[in-house]
Amino acid sequence: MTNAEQTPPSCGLYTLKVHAQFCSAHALRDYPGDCRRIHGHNWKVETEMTAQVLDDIGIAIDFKAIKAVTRQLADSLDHQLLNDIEPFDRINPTAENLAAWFYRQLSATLNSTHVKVAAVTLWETDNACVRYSEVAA
Ligand SMILES: Nc1nc2c(c(=O)[nH]1)N=C([C@H](O)[C@H](O)COP(=O)(O)OP(=O)(O)OP(=O)(O)O)CN2
Ligand SMILES: [Zn+2]
Repeated sequence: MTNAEQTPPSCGLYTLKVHAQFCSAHALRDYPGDCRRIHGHNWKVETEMTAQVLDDIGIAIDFKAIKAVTRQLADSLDHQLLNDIEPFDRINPTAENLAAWFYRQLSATLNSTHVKVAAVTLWETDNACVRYSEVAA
């Protein structure tokens, strides 16, 4: 029996989350304080994807697929001075701008008819994060 046959239709929403980490430095241009000087963070990124439909084995999208793309993007920033690399050589490498960059890159690769990137949360420190989405919360 397939998952679709076992599970009655519902309007339930599945939210899948994966995490990745990277270490990089940044300097906030025009910041009125010490964060305008180069300093580093151990960043953490969380990708959230939502789906209402599961496949025959009860999966919305394989966690491995979400992790692979999230890790690939995180790796591209790892051990970099963010101000040196595109697009953060033009836009300030704030947590907000990084979260939106991850969201758009992930969406371009992972979105499909039934599964979409819903939000990206980027932790700059253990105590401060930004959650970015382009859909109503
Ligand atoms: N909205 C934002 N505010 C700040 C950002 C940001 O990206 N978006 N970034 C910074 C700096 O990058 C800074 O490194 C972070 O500072 P803070 O969170 O204050 O971290 P501290 O470890 O210095 O924490 P304290 O509690 O102030 O000791 C600043 N703001
Ligand atoms: Zn910082």
